[in-house]
Amino acid sequence: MEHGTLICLAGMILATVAPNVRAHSAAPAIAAPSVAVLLARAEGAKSNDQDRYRSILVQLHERSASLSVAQRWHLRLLDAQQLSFDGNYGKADPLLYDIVAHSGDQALSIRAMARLVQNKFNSHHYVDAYTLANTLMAELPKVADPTARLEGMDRVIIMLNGAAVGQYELALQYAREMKATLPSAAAQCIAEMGETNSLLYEGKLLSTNPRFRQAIDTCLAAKHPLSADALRLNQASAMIDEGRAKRAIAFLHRIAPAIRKNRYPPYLASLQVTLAQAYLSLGDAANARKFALTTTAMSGANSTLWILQAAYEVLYKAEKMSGHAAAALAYYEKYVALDKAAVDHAKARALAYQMVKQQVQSKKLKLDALDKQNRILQLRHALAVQSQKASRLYIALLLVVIAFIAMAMFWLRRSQLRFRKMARYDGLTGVFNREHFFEEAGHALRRLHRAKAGACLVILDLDHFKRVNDSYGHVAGDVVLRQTVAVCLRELRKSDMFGRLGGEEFGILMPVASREQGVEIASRIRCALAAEPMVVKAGITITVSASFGVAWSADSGRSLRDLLIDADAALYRAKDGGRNQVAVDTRADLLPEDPEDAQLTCNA
Ligand SMILES: Nc1nc2c(ncn2[C@@H]2O[C@H](COP(=O)(O)OP(=O)(O)OP(=O)(O)O)[C@@H](O)[C@H]2O)c(=O)[nH]1
Repeated sequence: MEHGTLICLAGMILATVAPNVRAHSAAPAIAAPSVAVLLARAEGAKSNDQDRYRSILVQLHERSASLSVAQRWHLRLLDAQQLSFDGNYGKADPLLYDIVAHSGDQALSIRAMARLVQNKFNSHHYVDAYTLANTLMAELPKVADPTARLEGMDRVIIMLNGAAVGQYELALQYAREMKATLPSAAAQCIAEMGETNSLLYEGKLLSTNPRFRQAIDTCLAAKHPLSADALRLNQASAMIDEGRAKRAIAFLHRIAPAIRKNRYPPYLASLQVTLAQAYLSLGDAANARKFALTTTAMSGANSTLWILQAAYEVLYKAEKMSGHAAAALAYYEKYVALDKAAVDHAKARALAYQMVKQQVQSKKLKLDALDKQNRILQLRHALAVQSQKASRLYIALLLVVIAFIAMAMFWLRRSQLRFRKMARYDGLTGVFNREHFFEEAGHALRRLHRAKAGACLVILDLDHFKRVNDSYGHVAGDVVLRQTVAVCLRELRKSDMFGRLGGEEFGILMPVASREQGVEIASRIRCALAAEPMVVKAGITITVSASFGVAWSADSGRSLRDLLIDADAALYRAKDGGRNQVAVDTRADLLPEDPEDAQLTCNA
C-alpha cells in the first residue's frame, strides 16, 4: 500500500478519538440531566454514536441560556468537531480559531488546535496545518489535561507519521510517551495504533507481527471500532505488499462484516479497493475489476483521493490483463489524472512541511540571536553593576585604609607622647626627672640671665630614708617619696621648677628669688614635711625630715653647674650639721643659722 494512503486513513481516525471525560454525578431518574452531564455524554458519544451525539448537541443548544461561560466554550468545541466531521471546515475553523484565541482554557485550546491541524490537512492547507502542528508540539508539554493531551498527541503522532514529514522515530517516541502517561483505554488504543503505524512505515513491521492483533484488541476493548478497522485495513495492505495476497483476501473477507457494521464510508471504500488490489496481484482480473468498480461506484464528491486513484489503477491493469486495450486506456487516463493530483498534493505537502520547517528554524535562529543579544546586554549590565560595586568596594577599602592610617598615627602620637613623658617625668612621683629638670632649669637660667634676673636653687634630701625602707619596706618608702613630693608642691609657686634628682633627693629652682626667699621656702617645706603624718602601712604612721642646701645665682654664678655645686655643698653641710635643717652656700657672707635655731624656728 502506498504510504500516503495510510496517512489519510489515520487522519480520518482522529475524528473518532474518544476523550477521557468523566460524567458528573448522575442526576435523579426523573430530573433532566444537568448541562455538565450532557456535555460529558456528548464527549462519549462522539466516537461511536453520531446520531446520539447530534441529538445531545441539540439539547445543549436548547439550554444554552443556562450554560456557564466555560460550558459555552466547551459546546463551541463540540459544535466545531461536529462541523469538522461533516467536512464543513469553512464553519468549523473560525469557531476553532476563536477557542484557541479567546477561551482562556488551555485544555480546550489544545483540543481546538489539534482539530484545526486535521481540518487544515484535510482541506489541503498544508502550510497552515504544519504551522499549527508545530505550535501544538510546543504547547503540549505544558498541558496536563488528559483529554487535551490525548487529542494533541494523537494529532502530532499522525503528523509525524505523514509521508511529507517521515519522522517515524519521533512519532514512535510520542506514541510510547502517550502509552506510558495516559492510562485511559482510548489513549492506549491511539498509542498502540501510532506505535504500530510508525513501525510499519519504517519497514520494521510485517503483517504477521502480533503487534497488529494487540493494537486491534486494545482498540476494540476501548470501544474504538473505527481505529480497529483502520489497523485491520493497514494489516491487509501490508500482506499484499509482502506478496501474501491470498491471505489478505481471506483476512479482508473476515473483517468485512465488522467494517460494514461500522458504516464509515472511507473504510467501506478502502475495504473494496484493498480487495481489488489483492485480486489483481493474484492475477484475478475479474474479481479485481469487480471490487474496483464497486469502489468507484461508492465514491462521491468527498471521496478520498488515494482510494479512487488505487481503484482506477486496478481497473486499467485488470483491463490490460484481459486484453481490453481501449478500456484500459480510458481507465489509465483517469488514473494518471488522479495520480497527478495525488502527486501534486504530495508535493504540496512536502513543500509546505519544508517551508514551515524553514520558518520555524529561522524563527528559532532569530530568537537565539535575540536571546544572545539579550544575554550580552545582561552581562554588560551585570558588569557595570559589578564595576560599580567594585569601585564602591575600593572606596570603602580606601576609607578603611585611611581610617587605619589615622588610627595608627593617633596611636603612634599617643605612644610618642607617652615615651616623651616617660623620658621627661619621674615614673614614681610624676615630677620632672633629673635630665628634664636640668634641661628646663638650664633654659630658665639662661632666660633669667637675659632678663638680668637671678634665681635660687634648693636641693633637698630626705634624712635616713634608708631606715624607712629597711623598717617598712620599699613600698612604704615609695609612699614617703610620693607624699614628700605632694608636700613640696603644696608649698611651691607655679613658677617654681621641681624635679626628682635621684633616690630621695629633689631639686627646686625658684626664678627671681633672693637667697632669703630661697631659705624661707626651704624652711617652710622642711617644717611642713616634719609635720606631715605619713601612713606607710596599715596602722603605721610616721613623719620624716629632710635636709636642704640653698644656692643663689648672685653668689654662685648663673650657670646651673655652679649653682648645683654650691647647693650640694650646702646640703652636705646641713646633713653634716645634724640633718633636718636648711644650709646656704658657703660663698655667702651669711652663714647658716645655728642648726638648733633652725629646728626651733620650725617649732615656733
Ligand atoms: N623606696 C624607695 N627607696 C629608694 C628609691 N630610690 C632610692 N631609695 C633608697 O634610698 C636610700 C638612700 O639611702 P642613703 O643614701 O644611705 O641615705 P639616707 O638613708 O637618707 O641617709 P642620709 O641621706 O644620710 O640621711 C637607699 O636605701 C635607696 O635604696 C626609691 O625610688 N624608692
